[in-house]
Amino acid sequence: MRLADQHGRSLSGPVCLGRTGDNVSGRKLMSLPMRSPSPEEDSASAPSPALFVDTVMGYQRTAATRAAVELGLFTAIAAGADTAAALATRMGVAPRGAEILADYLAVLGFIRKSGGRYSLTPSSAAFLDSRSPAYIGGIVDFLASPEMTGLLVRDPAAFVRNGGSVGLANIAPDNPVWVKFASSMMPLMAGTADEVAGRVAAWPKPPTKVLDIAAGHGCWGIAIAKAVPGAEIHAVDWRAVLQLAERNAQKADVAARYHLVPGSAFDVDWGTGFDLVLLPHFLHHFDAETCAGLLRKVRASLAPGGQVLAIENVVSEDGLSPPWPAAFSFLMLATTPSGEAFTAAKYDAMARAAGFAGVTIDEMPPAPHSLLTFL
Ligand SMILES: Nc1ncnc2c1ncn2[C@@H]1O[C@H](CSCC[C@H]([NH3+])C(=O)O)[C@@H](O)[C@H]1O
Repeated sequence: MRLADQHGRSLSGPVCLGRTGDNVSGRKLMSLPMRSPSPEEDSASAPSPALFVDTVMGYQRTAATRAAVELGLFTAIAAGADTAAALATRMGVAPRGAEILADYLAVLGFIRKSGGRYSLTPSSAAFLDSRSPAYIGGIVDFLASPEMTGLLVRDPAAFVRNGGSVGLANIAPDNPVWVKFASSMMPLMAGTADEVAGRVAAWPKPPTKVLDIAAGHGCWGIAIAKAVPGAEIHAVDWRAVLQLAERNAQKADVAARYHLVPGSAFDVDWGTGFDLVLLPHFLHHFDAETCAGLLRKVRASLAPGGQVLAIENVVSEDGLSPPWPAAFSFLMLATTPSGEAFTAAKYDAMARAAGFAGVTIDEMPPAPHSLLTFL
């Protein structure tokens, strides 16, 4: 058996994992990996510990990216602070902290370092410089929050053993974590929301009464309010979350047509006569039977000819692709009692159980989520 590093090269060199001088089955040295092997590199003839070690330490990446965003490191580099000393001054941190963080981010590929000077990669310039219109750095406030990391990392065997979160976790009523979601995650959705709103505005008869279930930041309904003059949006979510959606509606100048329906989607009376009901990123928090029950309620509140659209991570039958939706089920396992990224067949079955004729699914590249149209 040949041992290889993360590039598939035979191992040699002075960096050791385990006791120096270990000689188990001829194993002497195992290089410390900084990159996972690709599936092609990870062949049976060259086993490597790289993927495991790298993944066990995934929390280190979470920490570095969160620190970098919180301290404005990417924005500082974009603004010309391109040495460790300049970064330290600009961010107001210890020079040692700035240098070690920046170097690690260079190792991870977020920035480049040459001749002691740092620069942004094209992706970091587009998405992590807070002055960029495509800035998404703020998503760390939700995705890397203590609430989310705690649910995942505190006792992972417990939620696996349990087949779902221990307790209601993220679906607990009025869970404040959703305020963090609403205040930070909109940039990841805005592009697809505009795309969907454009399609809806082009319908022969665009909707005038729209229900946005689990509106969060509100960007899906707000995009429709902007694209369809005269459309009235009714947004359902927890009261504290809706305050943020309302503020976003004010910023978008559509607040007069934006109505709040605070409470649980399962209990609240949201009225009837909707030309369009939106369910963006909501169904995956619950089991199929609960989703079917909610869809029955949705169907009963439609105006004649009313449409239902959902945005969802749809996973292949074998549960393995595309990568983001497939990984998403594990997030739901940790953070909800029974949610998952469903397959197209499961969405179709829950639609039929609710009285629809089925569902069509359109991918929305480059976004990882799909548009579901209930028939
Ligand atoms: N029972 C519930 N009733 C209404 N909203 C809920 C309920 N449970 C969770 N939520 C909300 O569901 C949302 C899930 S995140 C999705 C938000 C938004 N639609 C988007 O696509 O980005 C959060 O805003 C939660 O506050």
